[in-house]
Amino acid sequence: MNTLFPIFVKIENLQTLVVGGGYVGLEKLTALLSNAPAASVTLVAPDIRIEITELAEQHPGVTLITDRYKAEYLTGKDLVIVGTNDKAVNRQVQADCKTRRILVNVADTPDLCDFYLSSVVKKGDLKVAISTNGKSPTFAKRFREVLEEILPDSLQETLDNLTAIRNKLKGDFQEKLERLNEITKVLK
Ligand SMILES: C[C@@]1(CC(=O)O)c2cc3[nH]c(cc4nc(cc5[nH]c(cc(n2)[C@H]1CCC(=O)O)[C@@](C)(CC(=O)O)[C@@H]5CCC(=O)O)C(CC(=O)O)=C4CCC(=O)O)c(CCC(=O)O)c3CC(=O)O
Ligand SMILES: NC(=O)C1=CN([C@@H]2O[C@H](COP(=O)(O)OP(=O)(O)OC[C@H]3O[C@@H](n4cnc5c(N)ncnc54)[C@H](O)[C@@H]3O)[C@@H](O)[C@H]2O)C=CC1
Repeated sequence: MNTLFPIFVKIENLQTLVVGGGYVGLEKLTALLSNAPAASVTLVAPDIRIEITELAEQHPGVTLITDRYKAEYLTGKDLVIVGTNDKAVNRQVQADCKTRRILVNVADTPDLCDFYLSSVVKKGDLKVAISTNGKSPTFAKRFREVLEEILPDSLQETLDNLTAIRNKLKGDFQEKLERLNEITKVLK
């Protein structure tokens, strides 16, 4: 059974820590910033890839710390993503997060994750998050590509029109609901 509960997090409202500055650190930082360029993200690692340094230069919310992980870096953090090449370090970060009730993702160990990152389809304001329950991230990526291909660019116009109608509709909640369901019947 897939018991993952999907939520859309306002990541700009949180303090995020990424531990590890290799390919995985870069992938996860890119995922965060492509959704929320202004997100506050601290990344700590003794070796930090040049692409990460370049990303940090373009994103004032990103702070880089060239150091080995220490528990003190968890202070004030809400969300942690760890992807070092040292399993013992990953395990330690996870344990430290659990003690502090901080949500943690250990990129290469699904069993240690409180949450997974998803493949993300974006068309204007529409965002579709895809997960395979950890079974095949590559399938998630491919399915994202399929959805990106089939969703029309005109979708944003549809959303804008529906917002305008939604804001204009008078009446109580039930009446608005019925009217919006009626108008959007064609989408079924
Ligand atoms: C559980 C999860 C935890 C998490 O990372 O959050 C996880 C775990 C692991 N990934 C691994 C490998 C790869 N991951 C990708 C890609 C992505 N991985 C992502 C998410 C997730 N990956 C979470 C589950 C998501 C779900 O529920 O479906 C995506 C969707 C989002 C993102 O990372 O931002 C992003 C696609 C973004 C996009 O393009 O849309 C590719 C392909 C590629 O990069 O092209 C490969 C190589 C091919 C392969 O192995 O499949 C390994 C083996 C590591 C090893 O062998 O050492 C593990 C560990 C394990 O499974 O044990
Ligand atoms: N979930 C995923 O999407 C994937 C996970 N992986 C796994 O993730 C791990 C990391 O992979 P890469 O990023 O490619 O490795 P990498 O070798 O490119 O980078 C490792 C990073 O960990 C940092 N690091 C090492 N010790 C540290 C410490 N004590 N504190 C803080 N940072 C520390 C290094 O400085 C470096 O920045 C590997 O074990 C790999 O098997 C690999 C591919 C995909």
